[in-house]
Order: sequence, then C-alpha cells, then structure tokens
Amino acid sequence: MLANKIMIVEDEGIIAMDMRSQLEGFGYDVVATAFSGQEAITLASRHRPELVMMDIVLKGSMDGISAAQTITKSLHIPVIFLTAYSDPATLRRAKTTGAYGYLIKPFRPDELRASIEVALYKHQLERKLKESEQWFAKTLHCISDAVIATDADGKIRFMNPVAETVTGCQLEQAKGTVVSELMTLLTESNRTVIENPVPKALRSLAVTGLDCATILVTRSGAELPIDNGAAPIIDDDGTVLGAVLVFRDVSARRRMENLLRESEERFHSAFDFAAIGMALASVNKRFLQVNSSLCMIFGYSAEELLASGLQMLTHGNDYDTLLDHYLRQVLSDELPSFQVEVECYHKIPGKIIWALLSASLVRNAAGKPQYFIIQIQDITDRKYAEQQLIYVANHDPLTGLLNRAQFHDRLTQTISSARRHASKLALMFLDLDRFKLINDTLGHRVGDLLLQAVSERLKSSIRINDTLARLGGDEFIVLLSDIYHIDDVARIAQKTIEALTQPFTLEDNDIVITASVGISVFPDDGENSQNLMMNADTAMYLAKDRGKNNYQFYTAEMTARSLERMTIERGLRHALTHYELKVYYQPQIDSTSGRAVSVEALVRWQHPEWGFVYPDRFIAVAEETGLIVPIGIWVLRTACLQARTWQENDGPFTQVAVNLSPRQFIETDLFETIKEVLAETGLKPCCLELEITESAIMQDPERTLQVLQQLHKLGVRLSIDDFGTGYSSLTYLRKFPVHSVKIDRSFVMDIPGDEDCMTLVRAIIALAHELKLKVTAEGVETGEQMAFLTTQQCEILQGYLFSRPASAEQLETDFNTAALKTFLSGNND
Ligand SMILES: Nc1nc2c(ncn2[C@@H]2O[C@@H]3COP(=O)(O)O[C@H]4[C@@H](O)[C@H](n5cnc6c(=O)[nH]c(N)nc65)O[C@@H]4COP(=O)(O)O[C@H]3[C@H]2O)c(=O)[nH]1
Repeated sequence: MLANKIMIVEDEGIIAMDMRSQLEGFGYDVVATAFSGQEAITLASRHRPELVMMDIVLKGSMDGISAAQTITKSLHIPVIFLTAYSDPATLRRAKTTGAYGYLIKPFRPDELRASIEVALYKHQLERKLKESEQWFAKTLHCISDAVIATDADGKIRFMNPVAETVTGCQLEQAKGTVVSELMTLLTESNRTVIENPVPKALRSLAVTGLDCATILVTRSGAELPIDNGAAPIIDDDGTVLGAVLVFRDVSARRRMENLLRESEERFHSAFDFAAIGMALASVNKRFLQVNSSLCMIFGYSAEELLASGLQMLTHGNDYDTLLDHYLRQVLSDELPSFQVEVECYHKIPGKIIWALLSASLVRNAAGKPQYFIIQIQDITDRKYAEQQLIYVANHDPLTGLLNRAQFHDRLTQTISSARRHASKLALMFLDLDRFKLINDTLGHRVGDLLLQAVSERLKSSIRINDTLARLGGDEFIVLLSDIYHIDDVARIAQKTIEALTQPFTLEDNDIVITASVGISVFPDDGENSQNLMMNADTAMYLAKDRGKNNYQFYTAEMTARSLERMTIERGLRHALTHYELKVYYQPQIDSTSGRAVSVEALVRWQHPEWGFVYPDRFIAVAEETGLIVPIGIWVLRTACLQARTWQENDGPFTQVAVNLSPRQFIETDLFETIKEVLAETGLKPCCLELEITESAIMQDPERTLQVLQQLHKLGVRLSIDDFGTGYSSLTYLRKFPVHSVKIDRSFVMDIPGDEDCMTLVRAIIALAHELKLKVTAEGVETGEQMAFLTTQQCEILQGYLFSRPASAEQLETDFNTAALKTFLSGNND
C-alpha cells in the first residue's frame, strides 16, 4: 500500500524538521515543506499532497488561514491547522476554511496521528460522496424521462433537464416549491384535476402510478399527455427522505399509437369489406381471420374456416403440395411473396373453385414470422373460359376429335416415347370415298352429320389408348401406339373399313360410304411425325388408286412417286405462267368421205430440262392438285382460237375436240366458262366437241347432266371418251345429251387378233347407233383396224395411221388431205 502524501507548512525550520521526522515515523510520505503561505500554495499545486499540515502564523504577508483557503477551495486538498493560538477570532477565521482539524501546540504524537487519520478518512468519504452525487446527477441528466425529487414535504429539491423542459420551469426557480404547484394534472377523459402522485406516495409510502390518460398542464398553460408515477425515497432506517416523480411526455407515442390504430382500422375495413377473399393464417396454415368474401367464395361460414386451415380448401390435391412448397419458401425468406393459381374445393362436394392465391408473410421487429396475409380471387369463370379456349384450339368443333395441330403434338410425344422404349407405332390415314358427292347431293348438314357419325364409329373400332383426330374435310387419322405386330395394324384397318361400310341413317337418308386407308409404321416408314403423316397419306392415295374401300401399307416406291408428283406439281405451276404448255392436234377422219373433219386438242409440256413431256406423266397430278382446271381452260381457249383461225384462213380443219376433266365439272362454273371462251374466240358452238370420260360422269351424275344439258342447248357437241373402259350405265347414256362415243384405244389395239375385242367393238358400235350416237375410234394404227372399223360403220377414225398429234403449224404444212382421201378410198375398195 502506498504511503499517504502529506505537506508541511511551518516557518520555523526546527519545528518543521521535527514534524517531518514524526510524520515519516508514522509511515507518511512528506512530499514537501513550505515556509510561507505563498510557497504553500505553489508546492501544494505542484505535489498534490493528500493532506496539508498548516501552521497559522507564518512569516510574510499571507498567514496559514489565507493559504488554507486557497488550497481547500481551489485544489480541494484538506488542511489541518497547527497553532499555538486558540483565541476565538483565530478559531472563527480558521472555521471558514472548512479545515479538517485544529491542533493546539504542543500536541502529543498520538493526537497528531489521530487527527491526520481522521482528516484523511473524512476527505476520502467526502470525495466518494461527491463522485456518487456527480454520477447520479449526470445519469439523471442523460435519461429521457423527466425526474423530479422532493423532500419529505413534497418540496422540489431536484429536477433533471427533461423535467425542466416538460414543466417549463428551471430547477433554480422550482427548488423549494411544492410539486403540485409546479404542475397541474388533469384526466384526459373529463379534464378533472387529479392529485399529484408525490403527496400520495409520501402518504402511502408506496409507488403511485399515474393514470395512463393524464394531461400535464405546465406553468405556461401547455398541455402534454404524460404517464408513469411517483415513489417515496426511504433510507435504510426507514426515514422518509422525500419522493421521486418520474414521468414522460407521451405525445409522440400517442401520435404513433393513433397512426397505428388508424392504419389498423383501415386494414380491417379493407380486409372485412374487400371484394376478394382475404385471410390471415398462422405459419401452420391455420386461419386466424377471414373476411366475408372468402366465406362466400368457398361456401363456408367464418367459424368453419377459423376452425380449420388452408389445407381444407386444397386437401390432397397437387396444388396442396405446390402451395406448401411456396409457403415454405416464404417462411425461409427465399421468396418475399408469391402468387399462384390453385384448384380448390367448395363446401358443396364436387364443386371446384379455381383461385388466384397470393400470400406474403408478416414478421415482427426481430424478424420472427408472425402470420401469412392471404388473398384469394375466384378465377373459376376465367379458368373455365381458358380451358374452353384450349379445348377449342385443340379440337375439331364438328366432331370433338383432336385437330391436326394437337394430333401433331400427340404424335411427336408418342414418337419420342416409342423411340425411348424401342417400340413401334402406326398411323392410319383415312379418307372417305366420294364424301364430296354426299355433301353436294344431300347438303352440308347431312355431310356434317355423316362426319360426326363416322367419328363415333371410328372411336368404337379403335383401342382405348389409340388417338383419333380429324385433319379436316373427310380426312381422319388414327395413331396406334404399342404395336407388336404389323398384322394387328392390318386387322384394325380392316375392322375400321368394315365398320364404316355399314349404312348410316341420317335424316331419313340411308347412306353407304367406304373409306380408303393408308398406313405408315414407325420407325420403318419414317423417323418423325411429318414423314410418317406424309407417308400414310401417300399410302392412302394408293388405296384410292386400287379401287378405294381398302387399306394399303406405305412402301418406298410410294415416296419416289410422291416425290415425282410434288416435282411435277411445282413444275406445272411454273409451266402455266411461263408458256411451257403447248397444244397438239390429232386429226379425226370421216370414214365415209375421207375428210379430216376435226382435230382433238392434246396438251403437251415443253419442259426446259426434261424436254417434251406427255400427258400421261402429268395429267393425273394436275387432276389431284386441281391444276387441271386452269390447264383445261387454257387448252380450251387455245384450241378454240386455233379452230377459229383455221376457219378464217381456210385452214385444214374447222372443228376441234377438247378433253374435259372431271374436276372442271365440280370446281368451276363450266358452262359459263365455255360460253365466255366461245364468245371471246368467236368459234361457233357447233364447231366445238367436248370429250368427257365416263368417270367424270359417274362422279356426280346429276350435276354433270345439268351442265351437259346447258352445253347441249348452246349447241356444243358432246362425246363420251374411253367408252367401254368404265362402268357406264346405259340409263345415263340414254339420258345424257351426247352426240357420240369414243371407243377406247385398248379395244382397237387388238384388232384383228383378238376376237373378243372385235365382238366388243361391234357391240359398242351397234349400241351407239341404236341410241342414235355417232362412233369415233381412237388409236387406229393399221389398215386392218381401219378396214374393220369402216365395215362396222364407225363414222370417225383417229390414230397414227392418219397422223400423230402435231402442232398446228406442222399439221398445216405436213397434213395432206388429198393424199388421205386417196388412201382411204384405196383402202375402202
Ligand atoms: N398408241 C397410240 N396412241 C394414240 C394413237 N392415236 C392417238 N393416240 C393417243 O391417244 C390419246 C388420246 O387421247 P385421250 O384418249 O383423250 O387421252 C388423253 C387425255 O385423257 C389426256 N389429255 C390430253 N390432253 C388433255 C387435256 O387438254 N385435257 C384433259 N383433261 N386431258 C387431256 O391425256 C390422255 C393421253 O393423251 P396423249 O398422250 O396425247 O395420247 C393421246 C394420243 O396421242 C394411236 O394410233 N396409237
């Protein structure tokens, strides 16, 4: 432990020394000795002793009492006076310095020591008290509450700066005032004066709280809401020292509370009366609060919902899990909020509600999740409308079957799956035979009913896992998945065809139809949906070619053929606009007069790369694609113009025969077109013969008859081409206003070798004559053929024997009418 530092002030050197040795003997540290009052002040401020032993009478102008005054006040160092004088005046003066001791010389060493120890202890105590007071004062200055301390009579002793601000009164003014005079307190509700809590606390000796809603009226008349209360100050032995009043201005808090209450009210009215469903739900998804819209949406009462949780609305479905997933993400702060469309259950069993559900989480100040705010919008109508739209976009409106786009998607998916599982699948492309005829004759209503009935039949003839679609018009397609054996496909195709051949009774019409089916198999006939569909389509055409009402599997040659078909189609379109088509003419000879009465117009294609292309290579494609219609009109116009030119220029021929395609009957207003062409070219109708094949007539006999009758009336000559090759009905032949029939080349070809052919030709000629029709024979190549036909009175002959088809210019120069006559008469003889 360090020795206490003491300074001696003594002008007598011997006494000072003696004192020093005594003090050091006691164990003190004598830090300095001063011999005058002035020196005492200087040395004390330099050495800062803990105690000064001061002689009162000193040499010089300043005595010990004056020096002690400065040392005590300015340096706060305690002083003990040592003096030989004890007169009352000196004692009075010495007292004013607040000296810690007064020793009359001579004194005993133990007296000296006791005085020193008491002074040191007292000074230490005082210092500690001062520090503690300062610390309290500082603390009270720092705190944000107002603090007023009173004595036991309720008179103010202390106020901190906050109390000064709130009451509007400084401590110096307030000191000694009874606290209730400084501040008037009113109740907020009815503004009656209430008693200050300080006297209450002093009376009851207990903590006295203020009513929450208390208003402090300050001296200036300002009013402030305050809270808190007063407590008595009682010391250790139970003596009441006073009271402390602690209060605070709560106007800011009140403002916040009001704002909060208003905001809560706003939230509640928004919540309760919102047009959309709203709920507060615990983190465990239990409803804590629900609004009436929510109850309305789901048909439950508020009590029912509050007794359950969000799961009640989605229980067990996929959206339950989805919702859970999102709520967990919000809880773990991965998502701030979310919005999701969920399928929910109404209270009425089986009733589905589609909800647009948004949720966000409310956390407390510490970030702890409190509850979810959930908003639910009923989007059932929109959802159903969307589903309806999706349905309409994916289905054929007439039959309800999948449409082409959707089928394509389904096929692509099934191909991917088949590829993964190394399994096979098959496509059946089905086209109704002669559907157009039914549509045109019985009307579109019956046509539609038929398509619906067909789709029902098809559904019943395929397996549950197969996919049926309508591609448009009378085209259907079936996707047969998981095929193990090609024979199974054949069986299904046959069953389908047979199912369709059973008559349909629609609006009192018994309708019999057939279908042609083309089949392609994955992976054998194509690796992707496009190829498979194309190849099934190609196979379907083969089925059509092979007499319809049958099915055909796709083969590789078909691809080549369909490629060729496509190339020809492209080429033909180009040919039409680039003048690559030509008309050749083949003379037709009157067997009796030997005169070339007419020519048949035959189209040729002068292809820039392929050279001269004959009709057998492109007419069928033109038929299929419909290009035959513009080609046919062009040939007709060219031929009519040529005939008219010959007529005007005294050319070799005055009449022309033009082939008509079946499609020209169906797709154009043929009669009007022909009338226009004749008017345009100036050719008389009687100079034009139109050759119609039997098949053209049979495709739509009623319509053909109508057009032919109009043409007949106009004066155009009509002839039936390829007679004998088709299934001509004699009834039609009689009914139709035709002028002649044309015996097909295939019958003429085998004359004279084939007796049957000759018999047939004889019969055709006899029959035609019976019906008052003239007969033309085509393909006459030999003299024998000509002789036979002439003998049978076949009126007109056409063939290489007389002339190959040639251009108009060639015929004009090369065809020798006179030589022909000679030739004919020679042969006839
Ligand atoms: N072997 C042989 N053949 C002979 C003989 N005499 C004539 N021919 C050929 O027989 C065909 C007669 O025409 P088609 O029966 O109307 O048969 C025509 C016709 O059905 C069609 N066709 C030609 N041009 C047109 C056209 O402008 N419009 C339409 N719709 N079809 C046309 O193409 C078919 C073939 O025409 P082409 O190749 O010009 O063939 C022509 C002609 O060149 C002969 O003595 N021996």
